[in-house]
Amino acid sequence: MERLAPAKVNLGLSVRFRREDGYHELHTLFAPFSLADRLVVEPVSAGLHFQGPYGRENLAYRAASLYLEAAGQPGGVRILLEKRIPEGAGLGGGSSDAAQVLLALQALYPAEVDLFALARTLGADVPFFLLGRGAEARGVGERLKPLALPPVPAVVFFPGLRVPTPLVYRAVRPEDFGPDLPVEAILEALARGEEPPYWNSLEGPAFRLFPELREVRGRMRALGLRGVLMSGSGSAFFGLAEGPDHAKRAAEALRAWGRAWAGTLGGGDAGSGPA
Ligand SMILES: C[C@](O)(CO)[C@H](O)COP(=O)(O)OP(=O)(O)OC[C@H]1O[C@@H](n2ccc(N)nc2=O)[C@H](O)[C@@H]1O
Ligand SMILES: Nc1ncnc2c1ncn2[C@@H]1O[C@H](COP(=O)(O)OP(=O)(O)OP(=O)(O)O)[C@@H](O)[C@H]1O
Repeated sequence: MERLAPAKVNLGLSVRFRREDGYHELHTLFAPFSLADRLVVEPVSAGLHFQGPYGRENLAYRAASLYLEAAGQPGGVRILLEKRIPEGAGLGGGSSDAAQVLLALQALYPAEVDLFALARTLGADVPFFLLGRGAEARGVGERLKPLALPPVPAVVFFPGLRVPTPLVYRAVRPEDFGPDLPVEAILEALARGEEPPYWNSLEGPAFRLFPELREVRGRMRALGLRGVLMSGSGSAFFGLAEGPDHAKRAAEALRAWGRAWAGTLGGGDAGSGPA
């Protein structure tokens, strides 16, 4: 069984406050983006055979191990993971891989297993990737409300700096906290091709840690991209294009500074599922 594990971007991310458990309470809009990792998941008689980076530390491996244990070891599995989404980019690649492994194993070995509970233990972004569509999220990202997002041509740019998520959260200060995002106004602006009134509270801490990231927005805006924002904890940024051709031209120009992808965010065809 072949499956695609799409990247995500955060169409706005507001850190509301710091919780007692050290995590940060968020209000964010998740959108799938058409850049995707490729997975092959096949049943075998026994054992967990994994081919891909990070070995047993890989979130995809850990997801498989958790599911098989929760399902009572119904059989074995062979997983092949081809990475295309850069790591440490704020694009949720590892989380998406993990979600696709959970979905694939549930299809291969159906069992009374709470996938959302397993997903939450793997990472804050994993539950979203089980949904396979846009979502409004609260909590640490596990309280999800599906969202109808228009398909928007967009560019994702990765300047090549790998940012560990915990480092950015540790650098958050109270002045970075924000109110709830204006969800309706953001959706209307997206549908009209206007600049959405969103922000990312993690830009402040990420820019303090890595000042070179301050230059990225200007570069992307100069190419005519709108609504340019850092995704998650960075260092990838995304920007909205006027159409697929504009997205391709802008991505091409951005490749002078890093990696860039033209694609679609939101919509129905950027979601997860069999390839
Ligand atoms: C930046 C985002 O990608 C936005 O969608 C997520 O908030 C991060 O999701 P993730 O990478 O799945 O995060 P996890 O692997 O669960 O957490 C990594 C670390 O980030 C910090 N963390 C994460 C999420 C959150 N809401 N508050 C936090 O303070 C915690 O120190 C945690 O130990
Ligand atoms: N399948 C995987 N793909 C990518 N990274 C993985 C995977 N499994 C474990 N990791 C570890 O997680 C780190 C980054 O994870 P990921 O690709 O989710 O990026 P991210 O920037 O943390 O995304 P986000 O902040 O949006 O969750 C890697 O550096 C690696 O150590």
